[in-house]
Amino acid sequence: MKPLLEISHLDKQIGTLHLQDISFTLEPGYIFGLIGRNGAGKTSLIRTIMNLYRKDSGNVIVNGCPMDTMEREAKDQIGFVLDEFLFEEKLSIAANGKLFGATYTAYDHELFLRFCSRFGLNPKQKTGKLSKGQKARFQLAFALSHQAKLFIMDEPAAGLDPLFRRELTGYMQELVENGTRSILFSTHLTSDLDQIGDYIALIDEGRFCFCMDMESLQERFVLVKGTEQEISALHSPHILATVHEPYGSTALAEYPDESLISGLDVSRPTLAELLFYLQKGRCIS
Ligand SMILES: Nc1ncnc2c1ncn2[C@@H]1O[C@H](COP(=O)(O)OP(=O)(O)OP(=O)(O)O)[C@@H](O)[C@H]1O
Repeated sequence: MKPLLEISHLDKQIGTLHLQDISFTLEPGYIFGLIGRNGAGKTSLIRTIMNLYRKDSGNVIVNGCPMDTMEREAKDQIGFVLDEFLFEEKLSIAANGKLFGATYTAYDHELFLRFCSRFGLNPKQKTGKLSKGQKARFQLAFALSHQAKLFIMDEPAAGLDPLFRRELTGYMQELVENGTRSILFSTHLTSDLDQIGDYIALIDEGRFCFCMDMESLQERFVLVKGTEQEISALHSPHILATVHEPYGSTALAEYPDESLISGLDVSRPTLAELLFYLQKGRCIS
């Protein structure tokens, strides 16, 4: 099956940030999560993929359409929810739908209004007066109204109340369910990603530390718990970090040999734990 997104050797210098040699592909039917600390380059990468920042080198291809030579066709297939509000704040929700909808081949205004109603939005309200969460809902309604194949979302759940946040993860799963659409999204909410992510990339200082499917990630890293003595005795290049706390010690190990960890308490880290221990081990800044 043709990938919905193909990124190869993407490079971009933005101020002091250098997005460096970013490559990945996203097939239809999957959710790809992008994580990383504040300032790691998530928003910059998303903006570069969408050609809001012009890349220095590399390629972005959306459902077979190269961003360089078929930008309109490529953007036609992208539904976005961004941190920065790109719509006309002086106009109403409905007027924004019509205005920006005209730039998409398959925009359906009736469908947009139905989504607005489903998300509790009044189409007559000016977008400039919307709260952060309402702006996210508006963008989502619009993204869902022009038959986009690839959904790109920059921290879509930031500023959303817990109820709608839960609904949002439900919509995201619904979107990819029939195997024809995909989602690339950035988030700090690793628990959401633990639940719905199929692929995950960790970005740090503009580079991918890893980019892999969730299953491989779970095979790659383990947490090993024991007494301070037991954990201190683990000398191996497979040990990425050790943390000693009053109530016990923990090591993060990568592809550990069975012999190294036998007899110890071994578990799979959550994403939050993985980030914590990678940082402790100075694998990420
Ligand atoms: N327009 C710009 N001009 C100059 N530097 C920029 C610009 N945009 C981004 N940067 C640089 O890129 C860095 C990364 O910013 P970016 O917004 O991509 O991070 P992020 O991972 O999305 O962070 P956060 O989680 O806080 O949203 C910034 O710290 C800044 O140095």
